[in-house]
Amino acid sequence: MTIHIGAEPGQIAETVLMPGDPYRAKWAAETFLEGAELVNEVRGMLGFTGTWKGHRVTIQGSGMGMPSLSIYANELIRDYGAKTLIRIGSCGAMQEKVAIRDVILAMSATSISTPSLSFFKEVNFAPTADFDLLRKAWDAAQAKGITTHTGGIYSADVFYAERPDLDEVMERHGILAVEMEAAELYTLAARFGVRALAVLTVSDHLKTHEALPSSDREKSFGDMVEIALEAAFA
Ligand SMILES: Nc1nc2c(nc(Br)n2[C@@H]2O[C@H](CO)[C@@H](O)[C@H]2O)c(=O)[nH]1
Repeated sequence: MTIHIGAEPGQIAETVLMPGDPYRAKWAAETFLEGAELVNEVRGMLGFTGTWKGHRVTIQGSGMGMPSLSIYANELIRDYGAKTLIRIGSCGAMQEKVAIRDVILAMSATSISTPSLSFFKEVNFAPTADFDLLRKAWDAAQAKGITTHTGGIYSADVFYAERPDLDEVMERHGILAVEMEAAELYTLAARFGVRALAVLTVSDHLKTHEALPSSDREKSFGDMVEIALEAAFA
């Protein structure tokens, strides 16, 4: 076990799906995995390991924000040997062409700061998804007939933003959506030589102010889990 994950050695699979919400980890494990067992409940950040079509998979909550995700991703990679980490989450759309329920595959993740900022000093690192995972996720989403956008997203530090000028700059440069975790996940994947991808469903829209009804959230979240699993094992 580590400081923040109570799993025993070997209880975490090499492939890890990371929703922000631990209760979504529970739902996804119960819905998609065979033989799912609870392997972490430290601080209520639930993690489960089971199999999907014979492949071992762990679904571990990351919490909200890059500092939280950074703790779990570091320990999953460094202490448990995770090799593929796929964030399955939701985001706020920043472009008119992106609609509620669409899926976004984050090719890159821009940020103002990340937990790695002090590490890089003057280097302006470009956090980027693993191309093979991205390509396979795209294929899986197309096969499901889901409207999918691939491009840059913005990983923010705050949900209640006070900088509308930032949104304008991001939108002007084609940023598709905002969330709060992917940039650090991609940075850690590059640092430790593992694969990472963020598959996001659009649950709110910063331009139209629409929001995904809670009744629809489960269906769209399920599509994301399937896209992530197919990308990981295709
Ligand atoms: N900053 C930000 N985060 C968002 C937004 N919409 C969503 Br869903 N999120 C994500 O949802 C959580 C906040 O509700 C965070 O973990 C973010 O990744 C948004 O409009 N802004």
